[in-house]
Formats: sequence, structure tokens, C-alpha cells
Amino acid sequence: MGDFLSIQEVGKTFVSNEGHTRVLEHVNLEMAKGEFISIIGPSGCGKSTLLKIVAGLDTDIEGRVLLEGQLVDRPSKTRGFIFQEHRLFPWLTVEENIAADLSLADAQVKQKVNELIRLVKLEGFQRSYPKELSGGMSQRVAIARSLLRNPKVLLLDEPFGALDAFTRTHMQDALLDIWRHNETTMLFVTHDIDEAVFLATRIVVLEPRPGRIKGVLHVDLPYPRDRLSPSFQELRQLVLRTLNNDYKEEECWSI
Ligand SMILES: Nc1ncnc2c1ncn2[C@@H]1O[C@H](COP(=O)(O)OP(=O)(O)OP(=O)(O)O)[C@@H](O)[C@H]1O
Repeated sequence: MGDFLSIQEVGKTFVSNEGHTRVLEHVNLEMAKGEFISIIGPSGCGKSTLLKIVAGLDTDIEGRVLLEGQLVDRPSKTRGFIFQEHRLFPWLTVEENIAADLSLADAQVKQKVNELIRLVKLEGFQRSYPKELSGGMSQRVAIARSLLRNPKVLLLDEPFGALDAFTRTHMQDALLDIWRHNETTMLFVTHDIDEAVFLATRIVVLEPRPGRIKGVLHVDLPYPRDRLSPSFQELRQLVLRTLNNDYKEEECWSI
């Protein structure tokens, strides 16, 4: 795989009054530009910790992360981060939230904001406030805000976890549209096996205590994917068996 994003021998131990918690160990992953990788694993296996390390939000680690050969040692706009909750400013409108620290008086910013509003299908809601939006709409504003900064990679930490099942599938379609249109590299944390198989080109399965990569599955299904197709169900089963330790080595591409 390409060396666009390179996670090399990453390890993490949290130290507190209660002692040491070994959260990640020997995590290695190479990601190609334009890939869509889902990270899946049981609660507490270190998915969010790994994403924060890639974001540069946690640099007290073993190993290193490189983005296009540059060491990740601080947060940067080149790495957009989408949280489970949208974190919009309640006192700003949709377009002001997307622009955030950039001025809408700048014609270029305004034009780009308008394009993104079309991309995330929020035409007509430019002047609405977050309290007037649904959860899915708010997450689309958060995604547009990240995309305005032209990130090289978008890091998504269970972004649809708080949404109802219907909105969630709708948002998965919307995210794939954005991915195809913008060709942004996506690293997407989820608990949901269906979501991972529906979205990703590769699925990284993490095992807990400490978090290590148990297997990497290539998802060779064409888009748009049919959740009811036998090949989709087969992959779903393989992810489930990998999570449950009930798989044959040759079924996974372990790294
Ligand atoms: N700042 C911190 N200080 C101490 N321990 C932490 C800290 N952040 C996370 N941990 C611990 O690290 C482990 C991994 O947490 P993390 O949030 O990365 O897991 P996760 O796989 O994303 O879990 P979930 O799926 O439930 O969100 C947990 O045991 C958690 O308690």
C-alpha cells in the first residue's frame, strides 16, 4: 500500500494515579491516498486513542505517524477531525459555522462555503441555527466545516453513532458521495460492522488490552454496495468472526 499516511510502531500507555494502562501496542498501518479505511474493535480497544494520535492531539506516544513524509507532532488543518457529537457553535448560523474563523465577507470563502453547502445537501439552511437542525444535518455541517480547510485526511470518530438507523444509512450514502467527489482520504472509527463493510475499502480490526491490529480485510465489493447481497453478508460474517477470534489466518491480511 502507498505511504501517504504511515503509522509506525505506535504504542500508548496512559499513566494515572491508578497506575499504567497499556492501550496501544505495535500498531503499524500504511494508508494510500484516497483510501477509505474503517477501524473497528470492541469498546476500549483504543480506536479513539489511535485517531487522536493520527490527528496530532496526542503526541506522548511510542513510534510515529507520518503524513506525506512529515512527522505528525501537533494538530493541523491538514487532518480534519469529526467527533461523534457535532460541536457546532450554537450562536452561529450554518454558513457561519462552516466558515468559523474564516470571513464570509471574503468572496472566495463565501463561494467555497456555498459549494460545500450544496455538496452536503443543506441548500436553504444557510441561515439556520444548530438548534433548528436534525442530528444528521448538524453532522453534515461539521463535515463541511472540516472540508473547507481542505484536509488531506478526514478522521471520523463514530460520527454517526448518535443518529437513528434511518438517518445513519442516509449519512453513510452522503459520506460516500463526498468521498467520491472530493477524493479525501478517510479514516473512520466505528462499532458497527455493517457500516464498516458498507463504507470502507479496507477494514482494520483491533483487538483490546492492549490494542493491536488483529487483521486487515480488503473489501473488494463495488460501490454502491448492497447490504443484502451474499458477498456483503459474507464479509460481514468474516469481520464478526475476526472480532470473535473465530477466523483462519489466511482469511485476513495481517500486518
Ligand atoms: N486520557 C486518558 N487517560 C487515561 N486513560 C484513558 C484516557 N483516554 C482513554 N483512556 C483509556 O484507554 C482505553 C482506550 O480508550 P479509547 O477511547 O481509545 O477506546 P475506544 O476503542 O475508542 O472505545 P469506545 O469504542 O468505547 O469509544 C480505555 O481503557 C480508556 O479508559
